[in-house]
Amino acid sequence: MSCRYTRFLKDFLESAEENFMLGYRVHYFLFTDHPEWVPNLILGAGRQLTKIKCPSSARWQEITSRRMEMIEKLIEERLLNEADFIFSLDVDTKFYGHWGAETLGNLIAVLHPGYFGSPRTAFPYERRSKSVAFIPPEEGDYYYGGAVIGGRVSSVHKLVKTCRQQLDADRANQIEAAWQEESHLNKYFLYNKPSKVLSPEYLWQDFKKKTSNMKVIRFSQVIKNYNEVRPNK
Ligand SMILES: CC(=O)N[C@H]1[C@@H](OP(=O)(O)OP(=O)(O)OC[C@H]2O[C@@H](n3ccc(=O)[nH]c3=O)[C@H](O)[C@@H]2O)O[C@H](CO)[C@H](O)[C@@H]1O
Ligand SMILES: [Mn+2]
Repeated sequence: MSCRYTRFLKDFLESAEENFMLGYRVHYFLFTDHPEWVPNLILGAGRQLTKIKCPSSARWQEITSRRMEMIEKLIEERLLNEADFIFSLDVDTKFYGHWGAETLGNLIAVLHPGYFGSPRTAFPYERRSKSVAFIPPEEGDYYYGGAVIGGRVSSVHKLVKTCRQQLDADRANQIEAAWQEESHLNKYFLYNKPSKVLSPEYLWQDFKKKTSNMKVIRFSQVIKNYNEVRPNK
């Protein structure tokens, strides 16, 4: 997370403390270029937070993409021995409802709230064959959101490592996929099917009106002014 995204942290953490994995041991790892800006919160019993300093970047595309290698490293250095499950979550978000053990599984994806119910031809997959994230028009199951990735630590390790390698290959070829790491994630899920697909209850967007088939919104992207929070267009 870059400095101007720290404004989202307080609501994210406070709402996670009320809704996310209550009754389990939870260790938050926060990647930030400004650890000193992370608010001090008192966490519930069995819950802890570790800040990890990461480099700043002048491009938001780079900041969001680099999460794959940061998670890869974190898993290799610590989590393989420390944790059973991991979730990677966007920080510009808020929990509004219960998120518990029903979300656990080997490999977890979530339907992107903007594209569920849309035909495959409308999915914003990478369509240029020069990118490793390329998906041909007749392929693809769903369009998954990049804001939530989860599962068993070893399965997520395989995912983030593969996506990091794909991002490196694209970088060497001077191509950036349409939706950065989200495009590579969608490519990964084409060949490595998630064992559980969460509904958009688990990844909504505050600006979207709740649709009648949505019983409860549990986690949602808050409204943000892109020009204000991102370092570039
Ligand atoms: C609903 C959903 O799945 N949204 C995806 C989407 O839009 P979003 O508009 O949600 O992207 P975003 O701006 O939230 O960026 C993703 C994350 O990267 C970090 N960040 C990003 C920019 C920046 O200047 N500083 C910073 O710290 C931050 O942790 C943020 O939560 O596209 C992104 C990739 O393009 C990610 O795949 C998001 O998960
Ligand atoms: Mn986001």
